[in-house]
Amino acid sequence: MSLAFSLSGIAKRYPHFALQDITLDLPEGQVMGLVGVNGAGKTTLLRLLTGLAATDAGEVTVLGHRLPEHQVAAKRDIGFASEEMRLYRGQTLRWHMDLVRAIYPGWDEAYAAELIKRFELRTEQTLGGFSHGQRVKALLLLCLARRPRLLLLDEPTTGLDPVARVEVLEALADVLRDESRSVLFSSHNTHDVEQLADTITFLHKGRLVASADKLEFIESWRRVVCQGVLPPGLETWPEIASARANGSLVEIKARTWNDDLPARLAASGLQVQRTDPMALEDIFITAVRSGAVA
Ligand SMILES: Nc1ncnc2c1ncn2[C@@H]1O[C@H](COP(=O)(O)OP(=O)(O)OP(=O)(O)O)[C@@H](O)[C@H]1O
Repeated sequence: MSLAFSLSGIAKRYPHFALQDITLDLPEGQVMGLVGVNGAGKTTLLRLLTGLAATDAGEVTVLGHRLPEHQVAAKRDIGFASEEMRLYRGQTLRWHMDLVRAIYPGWDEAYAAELIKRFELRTEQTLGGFSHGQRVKALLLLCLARRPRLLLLDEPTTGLDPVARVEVLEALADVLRDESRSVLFSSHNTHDVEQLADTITFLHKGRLVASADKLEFIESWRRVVCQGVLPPGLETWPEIASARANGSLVEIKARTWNDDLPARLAASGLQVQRTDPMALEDIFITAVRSGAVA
């Protein structure tokens, strides 16, 4: 299995923040959603993969190329879309498209035309006059039409109105149908991640909290409602992320649900009344609060 990227033992330190112990792989053709709150380190991680920032420790390999030594080769096949990327306010979208096409031989003009139509962008308008949503779409267009093998998207849907958000998500879903393309996209929005990703990675305070196949991951978490008295020490069970009592009801969030858990809970005096699947958002909040580290 070839890897779109591989991070091994990564550390990146800033004066008030450190990304630490990051070991993470993305197999080619997979879509990974990187979820974290403000300041979790998502952008820093993406910048390490693009070679825009250098690691303090660990190894970064992108599409088979080691960084920083083989950065030039790696960058040819990476498409990075981030708010921080410079668009020239005084130049038109057409000017930007011509610039990118001149640099990247993979530029697909027919696909660019399709995206212009879908996003309802005007190629002769200068970017200074674009709304925020139009700028995000223009950036995505410039990135997607290059047909890069690895797409790195930093919060592609943040700040978009609901209609623009759906348009961007649909465009991404189309891109993702091409199974040779690999994508890492960061988001605060667990709904977007749940919709698009094959693999979910949670990052919190610079550390990996979890990284797993989306379906298996969601399947492994359960909200369990029990009747009885909260037994002391329940939170220390490895499969239990949180437990709290409300009168005679006890709500448990289990990170690794298994069939013998009800019997073990019964042995500690709790009667399981129901078990429910959990939404990714609830899983994320519970995982972050319980401080589980992958
Ligand atoms: N060049 C830098 N110099 C100093 N500190 C930095 C630098 N880049 C990032 N940081 C710090 O690293 C931390 C993580 O920032 P980062 O932008 O990676 O988080 P994020 O998860 O992308 O957040 P957000 O969702 O708000 O964009 C922040 O505390 C930020 O201030």
